[in-house]
Amino acid sequence: MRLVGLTGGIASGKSTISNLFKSNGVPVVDADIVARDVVKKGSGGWKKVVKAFGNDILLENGEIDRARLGQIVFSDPEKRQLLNRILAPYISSGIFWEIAKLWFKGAKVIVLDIPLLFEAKMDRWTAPTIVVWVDPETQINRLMVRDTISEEQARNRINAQTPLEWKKTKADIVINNSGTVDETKLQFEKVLTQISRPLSWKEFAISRDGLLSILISVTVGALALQKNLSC
Ligand SMILES: CC(C)(COP(=O)(O)OP(=O)(O)OC[C@H]1O[C@@H](n2cnc3c(N)ncnc32)[C@H](O)[C@@H]1O)[C@@H](O)C(=O)NCCC(=O)NCCS
Ligand SMILES: Nc1ncnc2c1ncn2[C@@H]1O[C@H](COP(=O)(O)OP(=O)(O)OP(=O)(O)O)[C@@H](O)[C@H]1O
Repeated sequence: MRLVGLTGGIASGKSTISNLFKSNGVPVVDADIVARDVVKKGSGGWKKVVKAFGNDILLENGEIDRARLGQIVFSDPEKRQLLNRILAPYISSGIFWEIAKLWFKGAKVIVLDIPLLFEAKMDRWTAPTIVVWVDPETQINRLMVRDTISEEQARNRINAQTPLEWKKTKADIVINNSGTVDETKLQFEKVLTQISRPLSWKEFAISRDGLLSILISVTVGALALQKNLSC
């Protein structure tokens, strides 16, 4: 099994690339979706977040007001660290179970779309790691338009993240998403070819089919040995 890392900055285009992977049949684990699931009303994550941030961050229906919590944590590093500390174990185990489900289905290549891939040191498990890069001006503009937020709010969110330039230096593959969607798609096609190459022996060994092959070989070998010894 090959775990491909996909990361970048806020609004750099990770979802755009992960949608391209999905439409080409490559399964994607989306950490933002996992992060939403683990704070659903009544869950363990929800209880801890409400305990730490108070009832003010709740909507009338009891769900977390994400816009409100976002305003708090993206303008205060200590509160952001607190939220990260609370949610990190829930998000990691959520990601693990998503990978496990895909492994059982026999997936050979899985893309992990994780905004905090490097920060959480999950890049240890991914090869190659793709960084979706965008130039700073385009990033601010796209973020303001998509989330209908002010320039100041957009800057707060971007400054709350590890610099995209640093992430770029850690990448095996960089997709420059500053141009048109068609220009990005051209780069994506090359990346798709690269990640779809045959699995190495190591990657095959940790896939479901690889593990089954090993188990069958060992069982057949043991039976053959037993038969020879008993003759
Ligand atoms: C603060 C929250 C409530 C804001 O919710 P909102 O719906 O507005 O944004 P959403 O979850 O869609 O995230 C949008 C983007 O913000 C960035 N982002 C989210 N959390 C963080 C964080 N803790 N640090 C830096 N950037 C972050 C990512 O680029 C992400 O793709 C939410 O992002 C959250 O719960 N964050 C903490 C969980 C987390 O670490 N998520 C990232 C998964 S690795
Ligand atoms: N090449 C492009 N040209 C024009 N618009 C784009 C391009 N790529 C992405 N966008 C737009 O920019 C915005 C951000 O892209 P996207 O949602 O894919 O980023 P993201 O990295 O997943 O964001 P987040 O970190 O918030 O989850 C979206 O509104 C998307 O439609």
